[in-house]
Amino acid sequence: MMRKMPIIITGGAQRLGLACAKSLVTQGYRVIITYRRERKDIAELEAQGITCVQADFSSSAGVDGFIEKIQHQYSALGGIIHNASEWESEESASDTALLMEKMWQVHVFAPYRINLAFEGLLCAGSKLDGQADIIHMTDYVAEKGSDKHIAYASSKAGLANLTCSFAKRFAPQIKVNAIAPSLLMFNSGDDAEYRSKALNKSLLRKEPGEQEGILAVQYILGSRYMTGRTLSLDGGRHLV
Ligand SMILES: NC(=O)C1=CN([C@@H]2O[C@H](COP(=O)(O)OP(=O)(O)OC[C@H]3O[C@@H](n4cnc5c(N)ncnc54)[C@H](OP(=O)(O)O)[C@@H]3O)[C@@H](O)[C@H]2O)C=CC1
Ligand SMILES: Nc1nc2c(c(=O)[nH]1)N=C([C@H](O)[C@@H](O)CO)CN2
Repeated sequence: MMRKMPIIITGGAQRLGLACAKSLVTQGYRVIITYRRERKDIAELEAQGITCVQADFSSSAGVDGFIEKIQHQYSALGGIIHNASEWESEESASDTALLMEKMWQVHVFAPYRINLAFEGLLCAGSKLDGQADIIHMTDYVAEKGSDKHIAYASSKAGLANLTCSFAKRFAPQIKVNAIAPSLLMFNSGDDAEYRSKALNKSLLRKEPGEQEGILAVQYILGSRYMTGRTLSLDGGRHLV
């Protein structure tokens, strides 16, 4: 059954979040994205029917400001996809204490505060649409760790754990699930050596692109009976 209540995608102005937003709008969903830095194509996204809300989750005030904006404008939500994320390594950080804080702020504190704040809006959406969804975009390394992205991996593990807790707290009105990709799409600065090494980490040795993430989101939104679970999009990496 098509969801009539709006679905929020955080960090939805580029890459996976944007691809999901465009796909859901094309399917007839009402979509709200958050974006952090100003972009020239925001007007174009609005013209395509995507509601764009500026939000920076790097501070508690930024998270609270976003919550207030949404609570003021909407009386019900069909879902929220916590996609906003920074992928930073210890090597790139001048201060690893600040890095850990930053990773936990965007990947755990923000989803935690937003989920608690939007419970009523999501329950109202569930009454109108028959169900509502929270999806956490985690990462393969939440389970396996990462020697180069320690703080990032730990915060994604925290987000993965929120999936279990909120699934228990919000059932049966709201489903809460996670999607854990390993490699979906490279970044423009990834050189040939890095790309080759990353591709060889999985059995299928491919860069699947945003479509793999879109399919996972579609499955979860269409499911009537999955909650507290994680869809792993990792090309068989766990068997290498
Ligand atoms: N790409 C991949 O191969 C993989 C992705 N994932 C996960 O999938 C999701 C999507 O990945 P991808 O599309 O590459 O993500 P990106 O790295 O492109 O980041 C998505 C967006 O998050 C926003 N963001 C970052 N920090 C904040 C913040 N503090 N407040 C508000 N917005 C913020 C960024 O905004 P701005 O541009 O303004 O800085 C950016 O546009 C992420 O959660 C990622 O961890 C997991 C494994 C593999
Ligand atoms: N927020 C982000 N998280 C992650 C990204 C990214 O670009 N942004 N990329 C990865 C890599 O694909 C990695 O999984 C393999 O190179 C992980 N997380």
